[in-house]
Amino acid sequence: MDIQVQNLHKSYQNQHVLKGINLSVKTGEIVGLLGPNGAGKSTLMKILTGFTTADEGEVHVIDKNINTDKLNIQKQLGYLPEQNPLYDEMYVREFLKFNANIFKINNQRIKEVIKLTQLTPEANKKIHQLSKGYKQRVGIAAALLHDPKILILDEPTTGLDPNQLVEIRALIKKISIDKTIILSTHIMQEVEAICNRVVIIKKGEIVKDQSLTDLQQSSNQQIIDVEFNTEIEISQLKDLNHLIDVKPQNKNHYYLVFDTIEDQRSQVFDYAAEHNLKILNMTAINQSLEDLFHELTS
Ligand SMILES: Nc1ncnc2c1ncn2[C@@H]1O[C@H](COP(=O)(O)OP(=O)(O)OP(=O)(O)O)[C@@H](O)[C@H]1O
Repeated sequence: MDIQVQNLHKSYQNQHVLKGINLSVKTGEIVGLLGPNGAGKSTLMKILTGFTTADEGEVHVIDKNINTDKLNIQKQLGYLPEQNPLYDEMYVREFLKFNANIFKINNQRIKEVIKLTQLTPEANKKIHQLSKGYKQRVGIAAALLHDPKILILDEPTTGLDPNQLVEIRALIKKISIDKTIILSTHIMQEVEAICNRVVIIKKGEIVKDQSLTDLQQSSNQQIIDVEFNTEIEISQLKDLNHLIDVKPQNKNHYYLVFDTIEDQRSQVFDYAAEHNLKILNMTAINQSLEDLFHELTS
């Protein structure tokens, strides 16, 4: 296990920000930490990276305790904080060299990282001359210099235009091949584009922790809200394709839940005709990952 968090609590003054977080991240996982503003994502990331301490609970990164082995952990961990801390007056290459000195990294590695993050055309510019997307690349490059096993990226795409967003997502995907990554975001599409696991955090608590595939399967549902002219036997509905649940609302009124987002109304219509039922009302409701996120966090 690369990251193991047990019963983590953190308060700022009298605000209880993290309320008993438990999280285990395996090698190679790309975890999307998703939550609305103020949910506690950055605080959790700062604790994982040793930039702040928890009040209660345990954090182990690559089997080392963050409280007693912070420096060794930081050698294997790259961190892009939410406020990407760049020195505007430095040249890109100069800034990366400055960071490389901390870990005694040679020039060859700096060149490799500049190439990997596609910074070559901008490497001789001052940081303040760069676009937001390129500044983000510099932050990611700095986090990658010492070739860490784990990357913690706090909102790496916030504030980027749609093209930069696509480029940074592609870059994260590319560097994720041999890394364990936790990235935070407010955007479900971001998680769908990059991650293989979703952890949703709300008011300092984890309200969902699932693989992306499982979550997509469970959320890609269609609910047919149907009212017949008479009460029916629920067992009669068993032949409907893709039907996974029936939720009676009242006597003649049912929610039929299908594990697909293909429109199922014609199937229900045919079923009604075959069984001499009349449909008084029918509406299809699709549930997406986005809906699920709203449901869980609002
Ligand atoms: N240093 C601090 N001192 C006091 N309160 C803080 C501090 N850092 C964070 N908080 C508060 O803790 C709560 C959680 O903040 P945090 O930045 O962890 O949330 P977040 O999920 O990352 O939010 P966002 O998506 O807006 O960045 C917020 O209410 C915030 O105001």
